[in-house]
Parts: sequence; C-alpha cells; structure tokens
Amino acid sequence: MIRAPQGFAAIVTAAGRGTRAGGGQPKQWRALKGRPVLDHALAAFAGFQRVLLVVHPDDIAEAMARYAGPVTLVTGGETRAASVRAGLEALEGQATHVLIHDGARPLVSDAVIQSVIDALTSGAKAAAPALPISDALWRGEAGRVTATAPRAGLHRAQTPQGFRLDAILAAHRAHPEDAADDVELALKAGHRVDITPGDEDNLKITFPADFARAERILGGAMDIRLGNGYDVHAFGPGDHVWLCGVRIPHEAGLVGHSDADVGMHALTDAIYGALAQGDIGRHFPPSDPQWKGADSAIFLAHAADLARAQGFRIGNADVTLICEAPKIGPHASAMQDRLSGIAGIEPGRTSVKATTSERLGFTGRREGIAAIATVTLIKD
Ligand SMILES: Nc1ccn([C@@H]2O[C@H](COP(=O)(O)OP(=O)(O)OP(=O)(O)O)[C@@H](O)[C@H]2O)c(=O)n1
Ligand SMILES: C[C@](O)(CO)[C@H](O)COP(=O)(O)O
Repeated sequence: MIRAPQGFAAIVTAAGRGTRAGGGQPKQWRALKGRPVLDHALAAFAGFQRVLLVVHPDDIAEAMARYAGPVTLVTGGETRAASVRAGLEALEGQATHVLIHDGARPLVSDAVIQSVIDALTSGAKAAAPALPISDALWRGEAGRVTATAPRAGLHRAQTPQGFRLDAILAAHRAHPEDAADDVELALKAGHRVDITPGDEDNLKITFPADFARAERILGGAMDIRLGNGYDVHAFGPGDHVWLCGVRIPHEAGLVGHSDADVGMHALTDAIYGALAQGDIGRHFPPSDPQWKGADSAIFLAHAADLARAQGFRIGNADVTLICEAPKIGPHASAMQDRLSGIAGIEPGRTSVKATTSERLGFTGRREGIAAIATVTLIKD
C-alpha cells in the first residue's frame, strides 16, 4: 500500500452511469472477483489520509453503507468534470495535492500511484500516467479506413492524475465546461503536465468485455499474507479477566493500559503484521490517555478495517492462550464467535485454544497470561 505524504488527498470519481458497459447496474458497483469494482479502486488509496468518493445521488445510501468512515462522500454532477469539481470544492483548503482517479479503474498499481506522487513531491504542479500508442492509427467511417494518422508523440491517458490542489481547483473554476479529463483543464489553464509511467493493466472498465479482461488480470494476482502476534499481560488485583472479548470471573485481573485482553491484542498484532503496519502501540499509543481502560474490540476492529480497506479478507485466525488458569475450554466457543464478529471473519474460520506451560516459566507460576495468534489475509 502507498503511504501518501502529508497533505496528499485522493478523489475517486464514481458518479457515472456506465452506459457503455451495460449490465443493468453502473459498472463501478458490479462485482469484480466478488467485490464491487469500486472496492478495488478505493483499496489502492487506503494509505491516503483523506479520500473523497464522488457518487451519483441514487447511490448515496449504498455508498454510505459500504464506505462511510474511511472515505468522505460527495454527490457528483452530470459530467465527469462536474463530479471532479464537486470533489475539489469539498476538498478546498484541506490538502496541498490531490490525485484524481476513475472509480472505474480498479487495477491501478502502487507503482503508477507512486510515480505521480514522486513527480509532485519533486515540484511538478501536475503529473499523470500515460502509455505511448503502439498501434497504427486510422480514421474509419462506415466500416472502412478513410485515412491514417501519425501516432508519434501520442499517448493514452490514465488516472490517477495528480495536481497541486489550488492549481486544479482554479483550472476547474475557470473552465466549467466538460473535458475528457483533468489534464485537459490543467493545460487550458496554462499548466505544464508531466507524464509518468502508465500500466497496461490500469484499464478503465468501459465496455462489457473489459470485465472479463480485468478478471483475467486479477486472476494472476492473488495476494496471501501471513501474520503473527504475541502478547503478555501480568496478573494484578481484580476479580475477572477479559480474554478474546469474553469476561471471565477469576481470582485476579490482568494489568494493562487498556482492558488487557491479551488474546485480542495478539490477534490484532497478527493482522497489523500481515499488513506490515506495525503493531497496536503504533496505532493506539499506550501514552495516550484516551485508550486507558479501552475495550480492545476497538483495536481489533481497526486492524480488520485496515485490512478490508486494502482489499484483504481474513482467511482464518488462530489464537492460543497460554495460562494455568482460568480454564479456557468452557469459553472457547464464545471467544471464537466474539472475535469473528468483531473482525468480520466468516464463522468456522476463527480458532481459540489454550495450553498450560506445565507450571514452567512466568505463565506456569501464574504471574500472567501469554497469547500467540496467527492470521491469513487474502486478496483475490
Ligand atoms: N457524471 C459523471 C461521469 C463519470 N464519472 C466517473 O468518471 C469515471 C470515468 O468515466 P466513464 O468511464 O466515462 O464512466 P461513465 O460515465 O459511468 O460511463 P459511460 O460514459 O459509459 O456512461 C468513472 O469512474 C465514472 O463513474 C463521474 O464521476 N461523474
Ligand atoms: C479520465 C480518463 O479516464 C483518462 O483516460 C478518460 O478521459 C475518461 O474518459 P471517459 O470519456 O469519461 O470515458
């Protein structure tokens, strides 16, 4: 995942009706490998602090249900340019740079996005990906060639197209007419636009056959991640412990800044680990008083949301609690249900088990509880 620099925002346009793609439903909402096209496009921008999604008024409820939280929703206009303008107006003063991407381009790669960011951070006012034309160009009419056209210097434009926010907003305001893309308006406003490398796979779903092509490309790109997590909490005063989201009466409590749910922490760290996103401490610093006594479900839900935002589902989770007491067996099923519910894992794919350490070590001496967790994340 691209971690965008401070001040960089993304606008994803999804207010079109996809008339050329057919299918009885706007293309961005149709399934591609089991998830809406738009899910794939948004996942590419999950590392941006601010993402605006521009949707058709008819789709607001659906978009709210799926995306509210990680993204800000904006209602689009009659044309692509009007939709982008709506996003830009909503973003005014809240970012220095913006990358504008078609929600209908679900296969944009990190490399394409990074090249646009690099051009902008190196000082370009505008930069966008494109591919040089490699086929001969003809004019045609009524099924026959009427002329050939020189292709030298011609490029096929892609998105995301990146700009200084003030420059592209001013360009849109100065040229409220429709345009093929935002580069066209930037040029009209007199800005230089740098070309960055495009990618053949970064197709815009436009015609019915593009779905099959996108599925084929995605078919070869399954991403499976494995993550592990380990945590320990010491026993202290108290009459219950929280383990994997279940309250268990006990002769002692567990000491921690949050609710000290050692099992949930290990699983949360396993997810962050699989995403290469550090650990709980990075996302919820123990020095921050707001997490004092916090319900650890907040941490697990955050990690699972982060995975989903990057296009992953949790394939399975396996948690082992290491303690002499309390007895875990009677609670294991409730723990599995609770973890599955919080993390959005399909039933039957979460395991909670326990072992003693044969009275050896700190767990054997009943000084605390340890937990290890393993998780798989799958993007298919
Ligand atoms: N009024 C519009 C029109 C288009 N778009 C978005 O701009 C991108 C590129 O547009 P295009 O491929 O032309 O999409 P549609 O307009 O939906 O397609 P069609 O022209 O076939 O109806 C798409 O993500 C589309 O949702 C938009 O946000 N608002
Ligand atoms: C923005 C764009 O995807 C760049 O290639 C393209 O211009 C969109 O064109 P459309 O006419 O809206 O399909």
